[in-house]
Amino acid sequence: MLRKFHSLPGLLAGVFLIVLSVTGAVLALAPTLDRVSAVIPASGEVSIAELADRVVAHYPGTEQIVREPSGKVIVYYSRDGQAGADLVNPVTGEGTPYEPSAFFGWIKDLHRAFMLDDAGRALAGVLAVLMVLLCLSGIFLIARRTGGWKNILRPLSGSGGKRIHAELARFAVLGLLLSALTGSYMSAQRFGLLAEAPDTGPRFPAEVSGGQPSPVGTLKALGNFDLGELRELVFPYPGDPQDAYSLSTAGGSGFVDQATGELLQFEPRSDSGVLQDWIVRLHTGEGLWWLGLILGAAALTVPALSITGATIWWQRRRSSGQLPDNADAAQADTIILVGSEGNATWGFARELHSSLNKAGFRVHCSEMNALAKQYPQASRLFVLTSTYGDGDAPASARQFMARLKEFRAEKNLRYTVLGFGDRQFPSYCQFALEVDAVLARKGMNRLLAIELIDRCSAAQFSEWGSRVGELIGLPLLLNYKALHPATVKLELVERADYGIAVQAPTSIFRFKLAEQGGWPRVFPRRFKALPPFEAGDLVGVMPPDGQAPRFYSLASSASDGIVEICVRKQPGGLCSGYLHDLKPGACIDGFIRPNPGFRPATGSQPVILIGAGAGIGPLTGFIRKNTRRNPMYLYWGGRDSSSDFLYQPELGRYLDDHRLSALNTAFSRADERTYVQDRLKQDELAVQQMVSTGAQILVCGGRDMAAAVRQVIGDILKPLHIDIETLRGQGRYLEDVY
Ligand SMILES: Cc1cc2nc3c(=O)[nH]c(=O)nc-3n(C[C@H](O)[C@H](O)[C@H](O)COP(=O)(O)O)c2cc1C
Repeated sequence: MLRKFHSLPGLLAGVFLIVLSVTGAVLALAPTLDRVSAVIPASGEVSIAELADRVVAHYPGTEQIVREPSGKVIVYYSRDGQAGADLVNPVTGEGTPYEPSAFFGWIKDLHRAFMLDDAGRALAGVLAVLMVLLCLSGIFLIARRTGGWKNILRPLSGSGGKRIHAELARFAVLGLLLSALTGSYMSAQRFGLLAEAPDTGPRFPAEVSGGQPSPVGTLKALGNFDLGELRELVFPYPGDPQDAYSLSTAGGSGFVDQATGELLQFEPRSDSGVLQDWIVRLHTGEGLWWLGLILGAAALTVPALSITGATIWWQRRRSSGQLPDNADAAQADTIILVGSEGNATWGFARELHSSLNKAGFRVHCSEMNALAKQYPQASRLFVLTSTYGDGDAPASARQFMARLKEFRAEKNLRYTVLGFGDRQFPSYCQFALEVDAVLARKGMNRLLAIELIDRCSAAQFSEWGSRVGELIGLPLLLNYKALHPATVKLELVERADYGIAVQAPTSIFRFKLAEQGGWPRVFPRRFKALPPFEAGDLVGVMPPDGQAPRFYSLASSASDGIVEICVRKQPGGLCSGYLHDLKPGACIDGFIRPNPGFRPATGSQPVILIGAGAGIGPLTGFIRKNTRRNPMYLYWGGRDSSSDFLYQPELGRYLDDHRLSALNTAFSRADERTYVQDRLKQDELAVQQMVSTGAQILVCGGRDMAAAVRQVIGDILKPLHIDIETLRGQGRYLEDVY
């Protein structure tokens, strides 16, 4: 909901917001340019009387002197019956012709009203309010993403457009909020929704001395005010002894007797007037050039925020498949909730949704994170979810358990859970099992007992559909067709083999894109064979027998020009065996699957990389990319340094050039027999110190190693009163476990 609340106004207003922000950024430069060109005497150096004296000496026909918030002094005068305006040097009284910038004037019109008068002004006002909503919902989204308000400045995880969007938003949000709030206020005043400060000022004095006018430089009241306080000084009508000087200063306004120099009827500025002045200054940066620059920099992020925001929205819409005829949650009689990380489960959900729709049900389908507080019309709830990590919730279901606390199930709502997983994982469909149990504990009744689908089996899914069909009283034919992303041919160019002597055959495979035939060859740019990828993303490898793809973590990124993976040959492993039999020149079919949840954070906080065996692949990829030399520490465990010390020469080079700050290895078949968790224990104090300064921990490797590391890190963190779950919530404990 919060996300929708954030993305809808953004999408609607994107283009106008870009115009508003770019023009705002240009206007924000004006106070600085004015400040640079203005001559500003030190406080106490020139009084208003002295200024007026100098100005009158050069401009005998002076009618008005105005001091702008930037410090610029302008004199309005008449000479030989002609009106003129000059910019004045307050120290000498000399002036140069004053011509307001036509360019800034044009930009101001565009900014205030899109060149459309009142309709444009109203639109600008609405946009300012939308911007306030975007900023507020954005702040909440960032807090949610970083694991709470107190972590809001912590490094962000993730990559690509999402990361850029969140980082830029965090940098700019306060500036944007200030501009939007003050802009909304000014607009509301303009359209009479808020009262404007009355612009009356004091009445003209009932009595003036009417004596012989004294030279302006000798008038006592004007001598008492510093030039810095001046807003405007209007001269008396020449030859009229009953007229007086009208003076407006930062503190108020009044009149000055032109003969006695006495201050008459002075009224301090009202509170509403002071507030209005501040609103204008905070919006424009007038008189606060440094604020203008901050607001301008914040405004410049809006085009990038709009583009990345639209891209995120589009990707989310595409990945959740935007189901046609998706009923409203409040009207639906059937609800399908989907937990998915890699989108495979969405394919099954779509098939179920379309079959039930065809059968005449009103079906609402959404991600599990979007669980509503209640479904008033629904009598069936289907939960389809995969399991990720080591028995964990997939991305689109991570907030499900928390949201479930607020969920009120109607009495007649019956549910069934369908788990998607892979039997090779010991925590097979663990998350689905947990969801099933927790729904039962909430007192809900099952429509059908939980069932588990192994490796996206279409046959199992179809059988489950028949059973559901029997229960709801109509034949439900679920015909799921797997949609694998288009694969490309990857040619093995190099392999380095390790670990054979210690019964842990592990190889580093480097592939390049094989020569493409057909259209890709003619239009290589249009047919970009592989999407951009980073170390830590996954490459899906199609085994030769047409079975479901197997996924391996990438050790390289697209800019390396190769697809590099590190694979241990599993006893009886179909795909790992296939890869280990490959010789240079052989080709495989593969595709990239992004894995943005496993990336080192940007920023200068330390990164602790922990892995064992082939898990070193993506960790080495992260170090290879650490060209900014942020502190990175690697703890890695193998069997024997003489046989399976993967990436040894490369890691040595990274130590020398400081991409890697320290390397701690542990070998389980060496004389000392140590494991990576032992090394962590030995470095307890250093780990505590790094975590307390904001370090992020990334673990990659087998489940047993990851469990042992979790145990040890949990113990190490106890004195800091931080647990792993808290770090996870902050994106500071990431695992890629297989
Ligand atoms: C990194 C990774 C971790 C996984 N962990 C588990 C697991 O712990 N238990 C399980 O049953 N399946 C696990 N799986 C298998 C997925 O649940 C399975 O492939 C599922 O069909 C993915 O569906 P999705 O693409 O909708 O997320 C894992 C898959 C990957 C790539």
